Amino acid sequence: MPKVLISDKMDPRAAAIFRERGIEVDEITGQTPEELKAIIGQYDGLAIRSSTKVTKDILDAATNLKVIGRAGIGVDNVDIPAASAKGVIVMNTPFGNSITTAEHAIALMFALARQLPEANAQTQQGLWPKNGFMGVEVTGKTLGLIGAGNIGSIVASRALGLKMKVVAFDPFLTPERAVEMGVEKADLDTLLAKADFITLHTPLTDQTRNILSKENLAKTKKGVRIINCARGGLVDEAALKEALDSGHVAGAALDVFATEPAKESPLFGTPNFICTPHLGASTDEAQVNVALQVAEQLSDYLLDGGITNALNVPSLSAEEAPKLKPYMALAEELGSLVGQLEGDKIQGVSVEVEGHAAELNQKPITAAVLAGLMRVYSDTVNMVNAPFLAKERGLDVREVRHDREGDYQTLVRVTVKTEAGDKSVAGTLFGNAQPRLVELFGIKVEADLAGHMLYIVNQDAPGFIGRLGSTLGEANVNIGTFHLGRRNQGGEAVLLLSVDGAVSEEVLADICKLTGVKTVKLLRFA
Ligand SMILES: NC(=O)C1=CN([C@@H]2O[C@H](COP(=O)(O)OP(=O)(O)OC[C@H]3O[C@@H](n4cnc5c(N)ncnc54)[C@H](O)[C@@H]3O)[C@@H](O)[C@H]2O)C=CC1
Ligand SMILES: O=C(O)C(=O)COP(=O)(O)O
Repeated sequence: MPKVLISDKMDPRAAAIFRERGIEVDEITGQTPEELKAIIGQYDGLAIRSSTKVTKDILDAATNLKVIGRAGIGVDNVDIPAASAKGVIVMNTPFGNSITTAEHAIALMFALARQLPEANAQTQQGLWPKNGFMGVEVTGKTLGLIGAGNIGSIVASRALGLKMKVVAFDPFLTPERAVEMGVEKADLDTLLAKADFITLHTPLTDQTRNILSKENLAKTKKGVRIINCARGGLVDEAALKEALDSGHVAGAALDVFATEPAKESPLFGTPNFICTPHLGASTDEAQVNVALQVAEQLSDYLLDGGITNALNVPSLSAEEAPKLKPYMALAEELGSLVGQLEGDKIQGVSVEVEGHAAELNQKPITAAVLAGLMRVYSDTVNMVNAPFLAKERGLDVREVRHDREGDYQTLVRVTVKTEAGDKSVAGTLFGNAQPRLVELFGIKVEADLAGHMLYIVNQDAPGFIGRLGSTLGEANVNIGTFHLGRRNQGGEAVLLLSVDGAVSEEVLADICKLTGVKTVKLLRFA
């Protein structure tokens, strides 16, 4: 039974779903990295929010981990390259908390416009400060939207409803989408110059880090109000403090900080500064949404191989997964076969599908070929990290989908490019389920690839099979199945024999000495 750890505070419905679906679940929150490291090895899945930091160090200790599910959007607390290298899938729930976070940005905008937190505090102190809080209207004002993705576009629609004008800066926003959203697409400088309020909704990347730097803050309109409900690090906090102190920025509201938890900050206590402790996603509705989604996604993957909202592998729906499963087994066997036969000589790989296979999502098939192929180098390769490892090794990977009718109802062909030319193997599914090799380096040969197998290339000649049988018999090697193919009579022949165990180097050397033998190799399949 798979086992999942929930390591951040999550709606109890997440644990309930895991249990309902037959997954063992532990909920242990607030652990130090050392504590998490000590127990993570027991788990197949990890469900987190933003508090758990999944570093390379944690991943190195996560010897059974297959999938990380982020109940939320931002995954900057997960070392995704390290997870990918270890073959661990990283998923998020990209929409579950977007409305809630957009509403928090709007709430902070109003809180800034009317100085609500300070007015509330002073009123409750008995000061009745009726003349101390002159606010501004948002109607007719310009909202500068930095980042017009899921949350940004919800903020825009709410702001338009409030009769604001919205100017958006997002390099990936198309003019058509801007029209559809009812916003004016602008470059950053134009936005900075025009906006009365600026709200940030981008991930933290090398391009967005410090996007509101000291220099850019200086380009804003005097009296601008700034809201950040996206990620700490988008705004230069020291420069913001100066701009608030000088009065250039009339107010700022941060839900997120460069260092979290933010227990101290030069901004604390600054007039017209408001903050919340990363509450953007904290509503009942959003937390139920993300908890349900993350639990279903992790369960689908751990139980059926379905992949939804993964950030480091192509998606694979729970409906597709069972159809693709036998193909992925076939693809992995073909990859393993060429990997074991050609190994280091491989410079590129082409994966072709035809017949029924051409109707399926090809990415997982290609990933499975690469997993089989790369397993020659490491036991820990799987279809998640195989494409990364293949890239690291500089393998040129191509995918081809044929519409043509072939000899088989369904076929997967793997061709590897080597200095000696292209070499190709192909396989089909019998009864839509059973992988079967049908072609090996241009020779038609039908074989199940399983267990220990002997691969022999020889010159087709009478008596060879008898001599081979005697050599193996004398060495007490039992033959399970025997598959033979040849280019033409008297030409090159290929033999694939399944044997009941490993064959010693001495026996392989004896086979090599038989007349006509060109190549002998012991292969191992799952
Ligand atoms: N405070 C909180 O509790 C929460 C914060 N968030 C954060 O909100 C942010 C936005 O989330 P979504 O809208 O769902 O993401 P999204 O991926 O839908 O949108 C992000 C947008 O940023 C744009 N972008 C990327 N690089 C940019 C650049 N250099 N300049 C301008 N725009 C750029 C992208 O094109 C995209 O349209 C994320 O960082 C997420 O982690 C999300 C949920 C809750
Ligand atoms: O979804 C996100 O990106 C968030 O920042 C929400 O964070 P949280 O799950 O509330 O710790």
